[in-house]
Amino acid sequence: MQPWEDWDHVVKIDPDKTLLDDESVEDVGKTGTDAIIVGGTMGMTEEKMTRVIEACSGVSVPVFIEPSGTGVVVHSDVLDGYLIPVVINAGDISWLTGMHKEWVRLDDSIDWAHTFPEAYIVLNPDSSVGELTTADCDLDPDDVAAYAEVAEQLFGQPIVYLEYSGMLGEPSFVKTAADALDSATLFYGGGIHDYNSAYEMAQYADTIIVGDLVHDQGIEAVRETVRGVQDAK
Ligand SMILES: CC(C)=CCC/C(C)=C/CC/C(C)=C/CC/C(C)=C/COP(=O)(O)OP(=O)(O)O
Ligand SMILES: O=P(O)(O)OC[C@@H](O)CO
Ligand SMILES: [Mg+2]
Repeated sequence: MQPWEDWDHVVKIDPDKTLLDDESVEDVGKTGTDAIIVGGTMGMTEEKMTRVIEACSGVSVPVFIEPSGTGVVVHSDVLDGYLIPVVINAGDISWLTGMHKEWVRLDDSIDWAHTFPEAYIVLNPDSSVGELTTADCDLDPDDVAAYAEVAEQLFGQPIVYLEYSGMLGEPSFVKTAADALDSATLFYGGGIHDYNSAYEMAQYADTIIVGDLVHDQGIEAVRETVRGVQDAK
């Protein structure tokens, strides 16, 4: 069994953002979430990544890094593994293989046994990740389902990630993508901000990713989303 297969809820911590003043990553790990992912699109540096990963040393749930590029792949004993995005609806092929080729060329410490790809389908054109990768977000549910199936069946991806970063997506898109998958795990992320939004998306997605909320509202708000996810499961 792969680690993410029993994750219902994950918090993504952006090293370019801060937690609330009186909250720590250890507190985030105690919200009932199943794992912490460290990553973001804009303003990533090796130094910021390292700072957050080191702060995770006492965290009780698994900690994974999700690098946004070659220069920010930190190797640390604190990490349980590496989640490497491939953006299957990117406008530029470098987000599919080019950056990955460069990373493998330059990094001679890759721990392949703990390194896993995630097939991103980026659906918010105005998000940093949408702009950066010039993703084709003009998709209807059938397109999204077909991309999900291509990712799983043709490219052998173990994780398909519907990424609405910064906005709440369309539940019907999530349901159609879920129906198209056989055994790949469906991650949903974007705009989860309370019990109801978490409950709604967790009816269809296997794993709900909560990002900005932990930085903007803190751990009590995150706990509400954990409750929503748990009630939907
Ligand atoms: C080759 C290596 C090591 C990595 C691949 C790098 C790739 C393909 C990255 C493309 C997608 C990407 C930038 C993923 C980062 C994770 C992510 C989507 C974070 C969410 O970012 P946003 O929420 O859009 O950005 P901000 O919150 O930083 O504005
Ligand atoms: O920040 P939010 O909108 O919660 O999105 C979470 C995550 O999918 C971002 O990669
Ligand atoms: Mg974000």
